[in-house]
Amino acid sequence: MTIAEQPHVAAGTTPTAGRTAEYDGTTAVVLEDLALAYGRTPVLTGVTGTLRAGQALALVGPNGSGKTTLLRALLGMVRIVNGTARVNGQAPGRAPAGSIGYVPQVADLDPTFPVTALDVVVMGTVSALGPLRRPGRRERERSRDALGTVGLSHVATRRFGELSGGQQQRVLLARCLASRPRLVLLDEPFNGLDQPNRDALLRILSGLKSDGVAVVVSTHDLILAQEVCEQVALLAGHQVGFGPREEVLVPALVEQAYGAGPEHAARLLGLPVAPHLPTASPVLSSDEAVGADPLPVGTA
Ligand SMILES: Nc1ncnc2c1ncn2[C@@H]1O[C@H](COP(=O)(O)OP(=O)(O)OP(=O)(O)O)[C@@H](O)[C@H]1O
Repeated sequence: MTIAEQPHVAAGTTPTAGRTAEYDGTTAVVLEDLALAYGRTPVLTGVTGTLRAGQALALVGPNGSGKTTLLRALLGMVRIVNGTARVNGQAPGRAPAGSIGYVPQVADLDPTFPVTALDVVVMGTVSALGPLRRPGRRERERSRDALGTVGLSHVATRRFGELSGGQQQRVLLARCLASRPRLVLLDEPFNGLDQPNRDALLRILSGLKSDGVAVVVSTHDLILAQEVCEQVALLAGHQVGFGPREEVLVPALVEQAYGAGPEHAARLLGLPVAPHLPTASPVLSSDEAVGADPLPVGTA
């Protein structure tokens, strides 16, 4: 399904048919009627929208809706079968090394590997160095800065595997920040985080945005999405909405994307759910009441 065929597309998402925006240095991601496939099977269609530098985009939708697929497509790891994508002004996969940071949903590092937190972060500087060059003082300096950004300077010399799960995730985020990317892609970064780590991550994301970094976050948490992201892409194998959060995270579109009823949609959005009123009993006249059969005991 293309965006034009969808009945409910948030305002501000009208595709600019046939036209690819010129890169002006302030636009991190531009998608136009994008369709993605694994092999021959399209799994996500009709995605059109823009993310500007210094803003965050939430990818939300039910399981299997295409959030991770879209993130991976921005890295050039998934086949584009229709439409176009520009990432920092380039086709996906063509961006200069280190200009895009990615933290996958499942840690790609064996925690039993005997390396310190700082060593892990330094790994993030390697791709931008080019072949045959090894990280030096400048890279270690940047890596210490990145650890500071995620509030973990004090664990620099601790073994990565000994850190808590939330700390490990923040170290992996620091690894992604060490190359000073202009676009950061995070797959379900809030999963399994306790409140302090969650708050810390929210602060880190705000700081990145203030520094002009663009952020794309996939999340199941629509309340968090509203808190941290100016833009939202609501997916369900196709685009249900893409635009400002207040236009996309609305009950009608959430119901549509999740195939949910109004109560479920309200809960997902953190809106008050109308209390269930007991079904009104028919009002009987006193004559009818007298003649009525008594309900058996225990009958609801
Ligand atoms: N490597 C793959 N090969 C074939 N199909 C895949 C592959 N990875 C994902 N898919 C399919 O693509 C669709 C979208 O998957 P994706 O992982 O992008 O969804 P998601 O929204 O991130 O889901 P979740 O919320 O469960 O993480 C699903 O139907 C999934 O089965």
